[in-house]
Amino acid sequence: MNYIIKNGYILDENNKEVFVDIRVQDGVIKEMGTNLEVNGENIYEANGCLIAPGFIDLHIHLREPGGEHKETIETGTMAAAKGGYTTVACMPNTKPVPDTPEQMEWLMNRINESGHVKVLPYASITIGQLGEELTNFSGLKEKGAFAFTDDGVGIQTAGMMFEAMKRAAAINMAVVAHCEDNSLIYGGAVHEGEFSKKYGVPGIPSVCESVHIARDILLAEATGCHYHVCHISTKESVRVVRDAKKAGINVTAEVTPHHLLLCEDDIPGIDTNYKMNPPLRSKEDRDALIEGLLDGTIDFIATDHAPHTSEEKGKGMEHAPFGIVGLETAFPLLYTHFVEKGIFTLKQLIDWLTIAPAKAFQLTSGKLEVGAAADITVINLEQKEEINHLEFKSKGKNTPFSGWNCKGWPIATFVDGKLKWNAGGAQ
Ligand SMILES: NC(=O)N[C@@H](CC(=O)O)C(=O)O
Ligand SMILES: [Zn+2]
Ligand SMILES: [Zn+2]
Repeated sequence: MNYIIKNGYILDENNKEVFVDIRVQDGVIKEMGTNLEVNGENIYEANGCLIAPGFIDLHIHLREPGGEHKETIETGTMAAAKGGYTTVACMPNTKPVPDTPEQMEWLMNRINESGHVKVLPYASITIGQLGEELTNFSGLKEKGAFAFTDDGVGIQTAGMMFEAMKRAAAINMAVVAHCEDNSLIYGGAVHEGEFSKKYGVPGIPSVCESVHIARDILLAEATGCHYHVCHISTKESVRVVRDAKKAGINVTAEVTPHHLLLCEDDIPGIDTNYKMNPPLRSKEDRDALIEGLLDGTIDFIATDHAPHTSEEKGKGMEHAPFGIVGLETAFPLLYTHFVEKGIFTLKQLIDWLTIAPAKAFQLTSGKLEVGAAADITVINLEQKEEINHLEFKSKGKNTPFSGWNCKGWPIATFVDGKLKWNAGGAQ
């Protein structure tokens, strides 16, 4: 089906509104201009809303195979479409892990069968994410692996990471790292700081993350590998990434909406919707993340959408799994708390959700231009709504943001020119 998206505006390089119609034909953007003539296309009436490139989230958990009670490719990508995302990259901490070309082929087939948006699957760095034996990198790449990561656990030895980076660099693939040194976790469930002291919950110190990043940056320098830091959370981590970039090392980093929005002071008490890995850290850490994003040390925003059932999350602060969902709340939360307050411009926020992740990983998506795939998100910046976890398309309802009032909601999402989410209204 072909569309003309009418009466919406895009943002130009200077954060200025430019009203354009967009002609979408055979999955690509065919024409952009004013008052486009309708030649039998369906009209999508954008009613003065913002038209942005489809969002890209390079860190989500879809749980399939093996965790279908938490999420499936179908439900997770529906949540993505609702949140304005047209491309997501799914983590390999599933059962089984995509650690062989056969498993990757199976996963690709499932994605093609049931994904509502584009899904880029990560392959694991080590067999079973056990940290003992490297996977077949070139075989996995051949079957469609997007990059390599053992997200959920850190790579414990420098030797394993060194070998992984050498192999990845040789085939021009990235190593994407969950940075956590097991000898520094101390059974922690939250950040080691004010909250852990007050409530007597075991804490994870900042060095648990930052020592891995420092180590890996030196390994990236030695191998030339593209090294990407997942969910960066501490001020020391930001500093070492900043220094590495200055030194010309090929490192990129992502930050989650929750680490930008919350710190340990915001945890209201024993509530597992505030338990995630890495944990919410101190206010100074949070400020350093915002500064790092603004000065380019941190490249883009990724949600780390990590669905769990309420039963699992009901096991108490020490035993509940780490993680919160994020796909359906990222844009309204960031728009309301950073753009409306003048901390980020709208252009910056959109870029960190689109062109910036695309650039970091050499994807062709992330921009609106003639000839590009018609991955498009329409956003009503005036719409005000309370976040209600019960309305999520995701199976995961685990969020600390339920009840928050937000402005700026994605209302339609086109993937390759197909309308995959439509909040209703004129069309
Ligand atoms: N972030 C989390 O708290 N949890 C993730 C794992 C991960 O991203 O490390 C999960 O798989 O649940
Ligand atoms: Zn992780
Ligand atoms: Zn993750």
